[in-house]
Amino acid sequence: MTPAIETRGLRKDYGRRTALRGMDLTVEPGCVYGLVGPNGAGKTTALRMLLDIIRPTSGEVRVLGSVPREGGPALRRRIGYVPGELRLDGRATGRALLRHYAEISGEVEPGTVDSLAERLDLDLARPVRTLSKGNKQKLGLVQAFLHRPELLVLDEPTSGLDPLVQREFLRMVREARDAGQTVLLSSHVLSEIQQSADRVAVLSGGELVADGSVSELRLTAIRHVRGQVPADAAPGARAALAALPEVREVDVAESGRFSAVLDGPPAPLLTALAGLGVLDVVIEEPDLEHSVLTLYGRGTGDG
Ligand SMILES: Nc1ncnc2c1ncn2[C@@H]1O[C@H](COP(=O)(O)OP(=O)(O)OP(=O)(O)O)[C@@H](O)[C@H]1O
Repeated sequence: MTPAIETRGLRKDYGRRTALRGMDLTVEPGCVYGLVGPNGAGKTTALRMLLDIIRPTSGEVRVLGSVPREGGPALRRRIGYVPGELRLDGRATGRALLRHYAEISGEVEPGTVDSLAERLDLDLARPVRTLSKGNKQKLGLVQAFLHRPELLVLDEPTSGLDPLVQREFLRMVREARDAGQTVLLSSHVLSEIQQSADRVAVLSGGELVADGSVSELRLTAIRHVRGQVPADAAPGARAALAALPEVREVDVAESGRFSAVLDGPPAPLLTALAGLGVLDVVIEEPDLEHSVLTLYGRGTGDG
């Protein structure tokens, strides 16, 4: 089967700065593929080359079997795209704008616009320029999903959306996959990748440093922990936490406030904290930037 996306040695230089250093990526049709990485890793650069918004410095890229530069409007119609920085302005209402997109895209089933807008809680009657950032983002999502494209390329699609809308959006992504569409989703938020992606590639400093399933990559293994033990238990907490091999960067204040990094299962830490009479504990969602740096030891593309 022809891959939905295939890149070989894809490279992009902006003057003397290299944003992407030779990316080899294969996305099979009918899956949700997550592209994760810290800010500046090169995600937006990679996605823009798929859409022929920018051209590679070197390397090869094929999207739905075609070279983006040669595919023209016919290829573009088979793709739904949400850009990272969506700029929407003007007096036109959301509905008018979507009508315009629908004319360009070709076939749109009747009722699709209204049902997508309803799912995302988007008011189509308002002029685009009066919409909040989150509502503009919703309009961008509706525009991408509208014509049920074979391939959805979504650059940080949930930025600015509230949690309920995010959840509905992730449902739309899974439905698209179930209907046979392919989705490439970039994000620096692990939880949304975890909830939707079948496979993930990690981009760091312009290079693909790993790919696999979310759990295989251990991206979710590293978490920040913070909390409070009674002040008189602080010295004991320092010793007990430092003795646990899966707990690092332990910091316990005299007040009993503590923070640490957990790289492994939480049970030994929770047992130790319970023994210290812990008053409060929060285990936070893994921080992608920290996880990538810890696991792969590379910086971001910036600097
Ligand atoms: N037009 C440009 N001119 C010069 N440098 C650029 C340009 N666009 C991006 N870069 C640089 O290329 C690198 C990769 O940027 P890119 O936007 O692709 O990263 P990203 O992973 O999408 O990050 P973010 O999540 O912050 O958008 C960064 O160092 C960025 O500063």
